[in-house]
Amino acid sequence: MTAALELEGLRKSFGKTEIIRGVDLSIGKGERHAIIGPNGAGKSTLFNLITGRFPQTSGHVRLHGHDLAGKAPFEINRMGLSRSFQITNIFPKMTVFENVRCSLLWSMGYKYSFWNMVSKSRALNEGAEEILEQINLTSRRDLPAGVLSYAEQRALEIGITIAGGADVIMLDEPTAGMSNTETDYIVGLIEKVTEGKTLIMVEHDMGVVFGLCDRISVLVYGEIVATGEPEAVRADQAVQEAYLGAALEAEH
Ligand SMILES: Nc1ncnc2c1ncn2[C@@H]1O[C@H](COP(=O)(O)OP(=O)(O)OP(=O)(O)O)[C@@H](O)[C@H]1O
Repeated sequence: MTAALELEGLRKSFGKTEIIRGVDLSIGKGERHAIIGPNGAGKSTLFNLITGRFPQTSGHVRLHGHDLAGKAPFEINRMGLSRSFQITNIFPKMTVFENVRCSLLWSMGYKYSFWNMVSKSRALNEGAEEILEQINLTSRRDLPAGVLSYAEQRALEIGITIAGGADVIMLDEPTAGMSNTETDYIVGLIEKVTEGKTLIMVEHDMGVVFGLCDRISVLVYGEIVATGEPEAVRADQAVQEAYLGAALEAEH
């Protein structure tokens, strides 16, 4: 079966510094996969290579078997891959509903100048309402997005990420800066909205990673030092030494 996402010999240098140093990884359809690793390991860079934000120095990224070389981020998005960012990426003055509708519109390939023409489109509105339901923000639909709580804004961002119907969802630190209660809330939401989809997430909270993901890859200094099911990764000696021991200790 073709993998949802496949990385082969992926490398990225900035100037003379090699940041991603030969990554091979295959993520299956419907898998929930976490990429963990210490600060500066190259996790965000890897995300940026996969989503077409940075061109790779060498190697391949394949989405459902199609090589993404030379594709712009919006083209990759239309091929079914959608990402969120570490920093919340919403339009604060637009309403919650408009934020979702706007991302739906974009994913359908309309230009923003057609906004008024299609604003009455029933399918579009119904689609946006459905997403608001899924992210539990129906009661907030007419508020400017900027007045939502931090956790609600992150939920909205997840809604925007899934709005186009992408089947590969990439989330960059979705629970960063959250309390335990907020984290539980967002994890439940991620579980719900990614049901049946492929999820790839960068996450520092080990509780989230071990609870949510089918497999984990540990990136250290631009290389994957281990990939496997949570318990195998947790027990891996190299991972303990390189990263996890310190991260788990830090949690206690
Ligand atoms: N555009 C760039 N130009 C030069 N160096 C960069 C660029 N982007 C990232 N780097 C460097 O690449 C390295 C990896 O950064 P990256 O942000 O990918 O790590 P990370 O694992 O996501 O870290 P964190 O967990 O802190 O977010 C860092 O040393 C960073 O300074």
